[in-house]
Amino acid sequence: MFDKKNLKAALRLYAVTDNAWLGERTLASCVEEALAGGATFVQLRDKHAAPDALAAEAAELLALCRAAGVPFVVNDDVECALAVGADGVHVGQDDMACERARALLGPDAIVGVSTQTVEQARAAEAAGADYLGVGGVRGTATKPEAGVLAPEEFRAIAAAVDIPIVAIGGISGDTLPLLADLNVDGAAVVSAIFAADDIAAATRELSRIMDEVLPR
Ligand SMILES: Cc1ncc(COP(=O)(O)OP(=O)(O)O)c(N)n1
Ligand SMILES: Cc1nc(C(=O)O)sc1CCOP(=O)(O)O
Ligand SMILES: [Mg+2]
Repeated sequence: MFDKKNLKAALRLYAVTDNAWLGERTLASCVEEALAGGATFVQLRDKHAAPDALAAEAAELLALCRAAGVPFVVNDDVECALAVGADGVHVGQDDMACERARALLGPDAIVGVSTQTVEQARAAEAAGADYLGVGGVRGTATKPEAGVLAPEEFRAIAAAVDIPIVAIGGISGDTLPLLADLNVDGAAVVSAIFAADDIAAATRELSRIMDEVLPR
């Protein structure tokens, strides 16, 4: 299990998987490339997999992340996270409640919660969330229905809680510099990593830009 005292640093470059961009590649090879390029956190996000297939993907990615010393969480599916022994889950406002996920997974697991408002952020922290996913930074074809927050909204959420925050939505090399003014701790990225032909190089470049935007 990942040691949560290192969580804030681990959220820096958070890779969220997307099978839409696999082409001839396997999910495992794509995640291996992201890890080689410097991804510091991995979330398995597969909204279409049947439970058995999701568990198989999760077991494979967990092994890769363990070998790299990087935390691994499952999107939405707490049962899957429990079954494979993942480091935790990421749940949104329409998913299993944070309290219930925490009760099922225990105190050592990572529970991340998506929030778009100060009220939701405070509620998630009180319910035992370890970090917040806040977005979007920009609109994104990966999740067209996701809203976009103003910089003041990010800053208000950051000021309202003591847990770390990862920004999400429309983050690429071009938009990553926007994070400098948002008071967040990291960037969660889907397409700018997994849609790349060279995932390792794309991740490395995001990591390089991140070092300029949010110096360690
Ligand atoms: C790090 C991170 N932040 C936000 C989300 C979005 O979660 P949610 O609102 O539950 O939407 P889906 O991802 O389930 O479509 C996330 N996955 N990761
Ligand atoms: C999964 C998800 N959640 C979002 C939110 O705003 O809560 S945006 C998003 C998708 C982010 O994809 P990309 O990095 O390709 O823009
Ligand atoms: Mg969800």
